[in-house]
Amino acid sequence: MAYEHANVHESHSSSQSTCTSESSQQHADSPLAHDSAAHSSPAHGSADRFHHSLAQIQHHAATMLSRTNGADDTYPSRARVLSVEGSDPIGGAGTMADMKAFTAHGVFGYAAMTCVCAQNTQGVTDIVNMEPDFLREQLISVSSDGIIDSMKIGMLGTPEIVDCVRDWLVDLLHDYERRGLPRPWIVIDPVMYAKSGDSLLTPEAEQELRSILPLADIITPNVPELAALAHAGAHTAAGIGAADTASAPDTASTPTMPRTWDEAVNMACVVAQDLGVRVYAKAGMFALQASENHAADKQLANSESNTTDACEAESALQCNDACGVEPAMQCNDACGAEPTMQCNDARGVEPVMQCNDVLVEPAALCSESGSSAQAGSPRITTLYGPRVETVNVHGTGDSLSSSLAALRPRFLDWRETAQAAKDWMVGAISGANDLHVGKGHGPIDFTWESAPTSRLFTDEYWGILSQAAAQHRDGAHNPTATQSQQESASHDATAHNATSTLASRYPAEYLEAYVHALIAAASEASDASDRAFFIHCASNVSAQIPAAATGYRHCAYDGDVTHTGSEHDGKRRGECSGECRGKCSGKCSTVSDALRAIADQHSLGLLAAALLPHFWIASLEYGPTLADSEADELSDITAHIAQIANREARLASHRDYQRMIDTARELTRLEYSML
Ligand SMILES: Nc1ncnc2c1ncn2[C@@H]1O[C@H](COP(=O)(O)OP(=O)(O)O)[C@@H](O)[C@H]1O
Ligand SMILES: Cc1ncc(COP(=O)(O)OP(=O)(O)O)c(N)n1
Repeated sequence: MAYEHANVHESHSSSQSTCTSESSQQHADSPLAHDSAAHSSPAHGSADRFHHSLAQIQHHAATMLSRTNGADDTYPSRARVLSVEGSDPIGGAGTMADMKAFTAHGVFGYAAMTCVCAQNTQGVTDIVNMEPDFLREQLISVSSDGIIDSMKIGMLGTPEIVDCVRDWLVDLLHDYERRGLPRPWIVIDPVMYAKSGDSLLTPEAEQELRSILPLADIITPNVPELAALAHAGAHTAAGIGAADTASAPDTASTPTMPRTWDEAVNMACVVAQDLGVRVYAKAGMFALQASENHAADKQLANSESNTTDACEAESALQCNDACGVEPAMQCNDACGAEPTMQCNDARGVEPVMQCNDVLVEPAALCSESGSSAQAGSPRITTLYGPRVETVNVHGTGDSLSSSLAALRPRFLDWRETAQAAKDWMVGAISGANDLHVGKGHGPIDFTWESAPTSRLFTDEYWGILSQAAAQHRDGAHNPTATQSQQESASHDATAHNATSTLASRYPAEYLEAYVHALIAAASEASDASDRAFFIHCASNVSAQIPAAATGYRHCAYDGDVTHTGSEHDGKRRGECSGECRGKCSGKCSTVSDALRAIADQHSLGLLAAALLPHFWIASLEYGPTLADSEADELSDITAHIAQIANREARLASHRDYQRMIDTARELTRLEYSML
């Protein structure tokens, strides 16, 4: 549960804090203040250490209760969250990503668009920025009508657009304060570059962007953006661009990319202290480099080229993709001559397995800072998450920032929110490879957690089944097939005449396991006709058990030369005098165990997926040898279970659908291994 993130660890940076208690008091008095003042609980004693303290819970509840629309006092069923973003017609980033993430998190989404982009998974080809007046009109349309509980601000593009959004935001915060409304939570993604390497912010707008960032509760730079912010901060502090933020940036020097994740975290501390905002630093660039290096390594292994060639051939593109700025430098810094090793180095311990982000909170914004914080130091929380082996990460940054905005109302503080958003991202990125959208860096699966799949279960299963059937036939007729396969196949061909019954094909113990699974399916079914159907099947299979108990001998089928089961005591094939009749061999026990484990999960979908292979395979493989009535009954049962599996799959989340497919695949493999 999100309230107990055992993996949220904290440490404190040795960097000097720039936030004094005086400045935080000024923040607290202003509607432009951060959420430490506007959202956190009132001061209380040592119980502060427990960030789930009653005071915090009460404060949160009071805040949420005051978020009514003014027309009545009813608590809104969903938080209302605004996205200020540009578009992405391929649907993976920008406004489209935000809306999908909002819906996935169960909040109501508003959207004002800063620009319209011609982009896809391969890059950005054109951008039409909104006229600032028209953008303001959009923002006013939303904010004059609906309450905004939380917001995410993303691509701003030009200095004029930055100014427009900042001015509207300042007005909104004053207006909310005047009306006694709680300050909305504000997440700003300082979007500068797309993964394709395309720039999404004009150079002049980079300095201007800094003027809006202090209004945020949290900002979410990726590694190149962090480098740019740290660089610009250093130059602003030195006087460059400080007097006139719209003046041309210092082009003589360019941001230095961090070579390691630790360097990136240090940059995040500098930026957090400098701007006085929380920084959620995203590590995706290092993960993408590892995935691209992995893909390049695989390509290399296939082509048997030498490593130098591979690095040279792929590096410019990879590093452009991953970082955006100064590709040649980045390639040297981030990838180096031995990319995989370099990325290992960059990620620290077991880096390739993990893709951890960090949340850096300036001391003044840590509500319980008196407890464990070193005075003045920012608090660093590692947000753990596994690295997903994929290059399909278009829109990950957008989705992370919109998730933070959407999830914040549901959690008590930013640390919990950040870990929840991170956890959700891992699921969404894990589903990315299955989407098959676009030719470049594909988007993530926003609906991984809840939305049903749009595929027909039997379509995908038929592919699995026909492949297994073909492999089985190849194995049986292949001269290189194992001796046991051939013996098994030849026995099969001679031992069963046309019109034999199914009972002699299966051990009694195995049929018992199917009876158990069919009864379990009956008890999971909510539909009376499904219940009756499964009970009918169970009694049908059960009726075959006595015949199976005397007719089936597994030593003739499972291909083992020497049986070690107690009923054989090490006898060799041919020496068996029937001790094993009706008993399960190793493979059959695996099927029985699998069925029992699935029955224990109480899911009709999984049970249907587990039952289907047995009946469908029996129909395919034995149907022609059975009496017509038995063959007809078998295909009726198969069709009925297939219908139920399709219906359950339609209702299942993508994750549950995948579990059904995995279950059916495994049972198919096991069933064929027994034939
Ligand atoms: N391959 C990956 N495996 C796991 N998490 C990833 C991977 N790539 C990106 N992420 C996560 O996605 C989120 C967005 O990060 P990132 O891709 O760096 O942002 P951006 O899209 O702005 O460059 C972060 O939480 C990051 O850890
Ligand atoms: C309209 C728009 N806004 C932001 C981005 C950047 O998206 P991000 O999540 O950082 O991921 P990539 O697109 O870079 O993969 C964008 N592309 N478009």
